[in-house]
Amino acid sequence: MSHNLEIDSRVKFLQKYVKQAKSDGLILGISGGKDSAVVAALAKRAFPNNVYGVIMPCYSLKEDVEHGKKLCEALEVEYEVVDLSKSYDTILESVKEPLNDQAKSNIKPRLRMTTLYAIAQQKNYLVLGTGNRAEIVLGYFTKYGDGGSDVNPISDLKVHQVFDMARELNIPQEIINKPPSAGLWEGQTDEQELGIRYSDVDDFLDGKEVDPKVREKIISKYKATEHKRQTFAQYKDIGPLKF
Ligand SMILES: Nc1ncnc2c1ncn2[C@@H]1O[C@H](COP(=O)(O)OP(=O)(O)OC[C@H]2O[C@@H]([n+]3cccc(C(=O)O)c3)[C@H](O)[C@@H]2O)[C@@H](O)[C@H]1O
Ligand SMILES: Nc1ncnc2c1ncn2[C@@H]1O[C@H](COP(=O)(O)OP(=O)(O)OP(=O)(O)O)[C@@H](O)[C@H]1O
Ligand SMILES: [Mg+2]
Repeated sequence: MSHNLEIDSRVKFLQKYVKQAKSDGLILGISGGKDSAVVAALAKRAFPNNVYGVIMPCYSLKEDVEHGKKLCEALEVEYEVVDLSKSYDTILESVKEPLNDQAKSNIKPRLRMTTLYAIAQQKNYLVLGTGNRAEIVLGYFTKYGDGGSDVNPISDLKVHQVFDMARELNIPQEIINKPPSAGLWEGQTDEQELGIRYSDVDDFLDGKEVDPKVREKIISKYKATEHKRQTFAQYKDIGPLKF
């Protein structure tokens, strides 16, 4: 493997950013997926005693919760489990308007964001974002849900680079083996919902040739989601997309 993933400078970036913010550490949602696993491992290197993981099932797969626990135990990251199913139900019951499936499912990441910011403020920690470059370019995240964070050390990484980093950081194999999923409904996978393969997005971002229809799809999602890319601290500013 000959990739320079700049692990040490990402760790330093987090240390510097937290210090500048006069904060005491970092908190993140642990989903049992690869992005939060990699970010947790970087945060643990940056702050061995001041990283807090929150596993927040909301009618989620038991397996994902188990993977989240396994990750925190392997990394020796302190964590708690906050079940958001009741809060989710309360919102659905309290809103007069019947909500469509998309509206319902986006409540889950927003409840996670609310929970993280509450604990973060109590602890004087900053909230970590976990979006990778492909997700950010496609706008494949919930606005003010998982998109709401203070500092993100992997926003410049393409999906294959996140997988490389996961291997480099010894993330448990069962987490690496799972197809990327937002986990908002049973059987959801990113590639299926998007109708685009991450390998094509990575190729596109590398300036390689991709099927013209796929290219159009990527550009169209990028344009339609411009509003979601609010500023957050980034290791490298990914700048405007050139095409
Ligand atoms: N032009 C515009 N200017 C300003 N604001 C605009 C807008 N168009 C929509 N909006 C606002 O944005 C809202 C729609 O955006 P949003 O609420 O994000 O909702 P939306 O983009 O419809 O859904 C989020 C997508 O991200 C996926 N996701 C979510 C969470 C995690 C992950 C993951 O990978 O783990 C993926 C999820 O599966 C879904 O496909 C609208 O309801 C409206 O309020
Ligand atoms: N059940 C959950 N508990 C806690 N945090 C969650 C949960 N589901 C999602 N999140 C948070 O939302 C982020 C966005 O989800 P996303 O699916 O993009 O990342 P991932 O699950 O870490 O990796 P992958 O893309 O491979 O599934 C996660 O990284 C995590 O911080
Ligand atoms: Mg996931």
